[in-house]
Amino acid sequence: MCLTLSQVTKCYDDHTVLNAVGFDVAAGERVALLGHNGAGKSTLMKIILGLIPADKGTIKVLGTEPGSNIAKTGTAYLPENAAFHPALSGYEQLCYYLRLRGENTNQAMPLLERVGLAQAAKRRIGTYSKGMRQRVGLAQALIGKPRLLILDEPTSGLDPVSRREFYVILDELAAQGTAILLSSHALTEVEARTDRIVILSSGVMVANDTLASLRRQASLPIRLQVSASVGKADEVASKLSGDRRNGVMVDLVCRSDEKLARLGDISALGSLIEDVDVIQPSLEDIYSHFSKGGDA
Ligand SMILES: Nc1ncnc2c1ncn2[C@@H]1O[C@H](COP(=O)(O)OP(=O)(O)OP(=O)(O)O)[C@@H](O)[C@H]1O
Repeated sequence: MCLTLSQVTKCYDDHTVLNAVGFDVAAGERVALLGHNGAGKSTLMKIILGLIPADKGTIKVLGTEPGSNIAKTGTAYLPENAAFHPALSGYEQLCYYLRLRGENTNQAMPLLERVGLAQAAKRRIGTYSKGMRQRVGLAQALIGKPRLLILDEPTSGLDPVSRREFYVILDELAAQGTAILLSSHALTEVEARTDRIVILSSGVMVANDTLASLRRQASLPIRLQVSASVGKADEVASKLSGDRRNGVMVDLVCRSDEKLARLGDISALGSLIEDVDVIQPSLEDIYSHFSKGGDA
């Protein structure tokens, strides 16, 4: 395991902001840390990075204590709004970080190429877009080939193309064995791009599993969206006991284990039906279920 947390608890004055939180991140695994504002995500990251101590619990980063030399050398962190010197070029900024880490500056261009900034390497960072600045941050985080990458809302403020490109780089890193823990409020993007989801709610871990498994545990209703043939929506709605949504659409809601039987009912209506779509609960539905106290 690259990261192991057990019973991690942190209080500020008499306020418990993390309460017995425990989960692991294995090599090559991409774990999303979700939670409302103030849920404790950044506090947990600061503890993992060794910036603040936990009050209770065990934290192992690359098998050692947070803040140890092994942990610091093998872990990289990208804060939400990484700040860089606007007068420096991307290349100069990266050379500066490489020198700070005691690394050879000849790695600067390969790292900038890795994050797609080779063309803009000699331009001042002050002229970069937000997406480009995030890439500088990612290049900085990749110095020394980290085994654990901690990313605090890394894609906030990025456009959809930049987000997708950012995740492609993360996928490559994970494929090479880097463990990734990233916090996000963008549920739909982590839905497709992470292996496991941890949800914090007021400092308590309320879920820790794959999306498929959380979906099963939540057993939220599935929606079947039926398109009726022209002029047949009322008849279809009545025969299926569904809700007519407009001139042609009829909505049915059922449990997961009823889905096949309901699809059979729909198909039995033959030419009355044009089409049917099965709408699974989204990560937002699942997130909301667990955040409101559904069983983890
Ligand atoms: N230094 C501090 N002193 C007192 N309370 C703090 C301190 N740092 C954080 N908190 C409190 O701890 C709780 C968790 O904060 P944290 O920043 O970890 O949440 P978060 O999940 O990262 O939120 P966001 O999504 O808004 O970034 C909040 O109630 C916050 O006010």
